[in-house]
Amino acid sequence: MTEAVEPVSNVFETILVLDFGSQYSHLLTRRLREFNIYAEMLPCTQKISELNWKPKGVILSGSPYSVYAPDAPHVDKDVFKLGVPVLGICYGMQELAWINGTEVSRGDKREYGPATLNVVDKESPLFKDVDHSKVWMSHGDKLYGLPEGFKVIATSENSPYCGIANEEKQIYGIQFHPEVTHSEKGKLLLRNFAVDICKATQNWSMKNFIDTEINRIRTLVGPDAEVIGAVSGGVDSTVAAKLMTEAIGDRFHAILVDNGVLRKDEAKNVKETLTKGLGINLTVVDASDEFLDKLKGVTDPEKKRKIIGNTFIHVFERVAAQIKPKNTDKEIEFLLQGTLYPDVIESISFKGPSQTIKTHHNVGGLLDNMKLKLIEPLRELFKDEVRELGEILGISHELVWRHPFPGPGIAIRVLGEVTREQVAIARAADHIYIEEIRKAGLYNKIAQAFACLLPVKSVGVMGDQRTYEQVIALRAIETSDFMTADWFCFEPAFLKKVSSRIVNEVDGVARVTYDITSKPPATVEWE
Ligand SMILES: Nc1ncnc2c1ncn2[C@@H]1O[C@H](COP(=O)(O)OP(=O)(O)OP(=O)(O)O)[C@@H](O)[C@H]1O
Ligand SMILES: O=c1[nH]c(=O)c2[nH+]cn([C@@H]3O[C@H](COP(=O)(O)O)[C@@H](O)[C@H]3O)c2[nH]1
Ligand SMILES: NC(=O)CC[C@H](N)C(=O)O
Ligand SMILES: [Mg+2]
Repeated sequence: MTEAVEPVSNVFETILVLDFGSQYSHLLTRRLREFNIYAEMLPCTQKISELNWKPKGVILSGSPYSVYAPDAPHVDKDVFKLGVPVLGICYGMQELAWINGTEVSRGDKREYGPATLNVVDKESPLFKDVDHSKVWMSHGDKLYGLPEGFKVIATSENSPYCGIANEEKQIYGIQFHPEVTHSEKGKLLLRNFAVDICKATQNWSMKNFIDTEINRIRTLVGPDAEVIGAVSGGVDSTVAAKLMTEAIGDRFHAILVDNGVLRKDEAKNVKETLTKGLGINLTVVDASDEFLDKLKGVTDPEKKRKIIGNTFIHVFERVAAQIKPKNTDKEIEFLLQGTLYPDVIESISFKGPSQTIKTHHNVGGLLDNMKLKLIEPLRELFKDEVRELGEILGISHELVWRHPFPGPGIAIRVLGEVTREQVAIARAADHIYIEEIRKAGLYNKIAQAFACLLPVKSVGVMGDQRTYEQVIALRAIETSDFMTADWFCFEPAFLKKVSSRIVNEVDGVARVTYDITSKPPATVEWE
C-alpha cells in the first residue's frame, strides 16, 4: 500500500506531536492549527530516522502510563538530535526527567483539576503573558529532583516542578495540560512555544491549504494520468472529489459503490447531487451481491469492517482496469479517498492492534498488496476543517452539513449477522427517524443520528397478539470533531412519535430504545 502524495508537513512548517496515549493528545494539534501553525500527531513509537520531513519543534504528550512502569512507552532519543525545541507535557515532562536519570514516582497526592501557575523565571519565553493564570492538572506521579542542565521556571502550590527548562538545548517541560480549555492561557503558551521558541511560520489556513493541495495533486498526477475516486456522497469524499476536479478536471472519475448497505435511495440521490450540482464525473457501481455474500455468517464487527474495506478495494481495482485513460496507454494508477484524521487516529495505536478502537474500513481495511496508489488530501484534517474547506470550494451548505455516514454503512448498524432482511429493517427505521428529525427542524442541531438494529428479540403485544420481535436503538449525538461526543436531548414527545411510527410501520420491530451514552466511554457507532 502506498501513500502517493508528498507529506503536507514538507510544505508547511510543522510541529510534531508525539502521542503517548493521553486522551487530550489530539487537542494539541487542534490548538496549534487554531493559530495557523500546522501540526501533525504521530504515535510515540515513530522512529525519527523514518520520518520523511523535519519538524520545527516536537511536543511530547501526556499518557495514562507511569514512566517507570515496565511496559511504559519511551521516546526515540533521536528526537534530541534534531536540534529543534522540545516541549514535554505532563508524562512528556516526566519522560524528559526520567530518561535523564531523575527520579519520578508516585506523589502522596494525586493532582486533578485547577491550579494557579506561578512563573519563577519571568524572562522565560514559554510563559510570556501567562503568569498567574489557571492551569489544568491531571497527574499522580511527580518529579523528585531536576535533570542535569535544567532549572525550575514555574511552580504551583502542589508542584514544585510545574515548569522546567534546559534553555541551552531548548528543552521545556510542564506538569499541566495547556491543550485543554480549562487552562486559561494554554493556547497562548502553545503559541509562545511554536512561534517564539520554534520560530514556526503561521501560514496554515484553509485557503492556503487548497492552493497547495491542488498544486501538489497536479504535480503528482502529471499532465495526462487519470485518477479514480471512492466517493460516497458524504462530506469528506465530496470535498476530496471537488478538490480533485478542480485540479485535473475530467481526468478524475468518481466511483460510488453500492455496497448493499447504503441508506434508502442513497445511490440515486448522490448521483443527482454530484453530477448535476457539482459537475463531478460520477459512476455508480452496483456491487451489493458481492458485499452481502462476503458478509454472510460474519458477526464480529472488526471482521465486517475488514471484509468491507477489502471488497471496496477489489471493486475499485476492477473498475480502474475497465476505464481506459484517453490520453495515455498507461493504466489508472491512483485512487482518491476521503480519509480524515480521526479515521487514521482511531485505526492506529502506538500500543499495537489490541488498543485499536475500531478499524475504519478505509484505513485498516485496505489490502496489503493493492496496486492503486492512494491520494488522501484530507488525511490530516478534522471534520470541521473539512467542512470549512467544502464551504470555500462552493459546495452547498446542505451537503457540507450532512450527517456523516460510515463506509461500512448499515452493516455496522445491524448488530450480528448482516442479511438483506435485517438491512431492510434497519434502513426503514433509520429513514423514519431522519425524516422526523428533519420535520422537527432538528437536523442541523444534531451532528449525527441513525438507527441500529439489535440482535435481540423482545416480547410485545400488538392487536391483542403476542409478538416476539427485534429492538431498534436510536442514536443522536452532538460533537464537532467526532473524537468525543455527547448524546442529544430530545423532547419526550419527539421520541414518542418516532417510536410509535417505527413500531407501526416497520415489520419485525417490537420495541424502540434511545441510546444515552457519551463518547467516551461508548463510540458513536455500536460496532
Ligand atoms: N459507498 C461508497 N462508495 C465509494 N467510496 C466510499 C463509499 N463509502 C465510503 N467510501 C470511501 O471511504 C471514505 C471514508 O468514508 P466516510 O464515511 O468516513 O467519509 P464520507 O462518506 O466521504 O463522508 P461522511 O463522513 O460525511 O460520511 C470516503 O471518503 C470514501 O472515499
Ligand atoms: O467511513 C467510515 N468508516 C468506518 O469504518 C467508520 N467507523 C465509524 N465511522 C464514523 O466515524 C465517526 C466516529 O465514529 P466512532 O465513534 O464509532 O468511531 C462517526 O461519524 C462514524 O459514523 C466510520 N466511517
Ligand atoms: N496526564 C498525564 O500525562 C499523567 C502522567 C502519569 N500517568 C501521571 O499520573 O502522572
Ligand atoms: Mg460516509
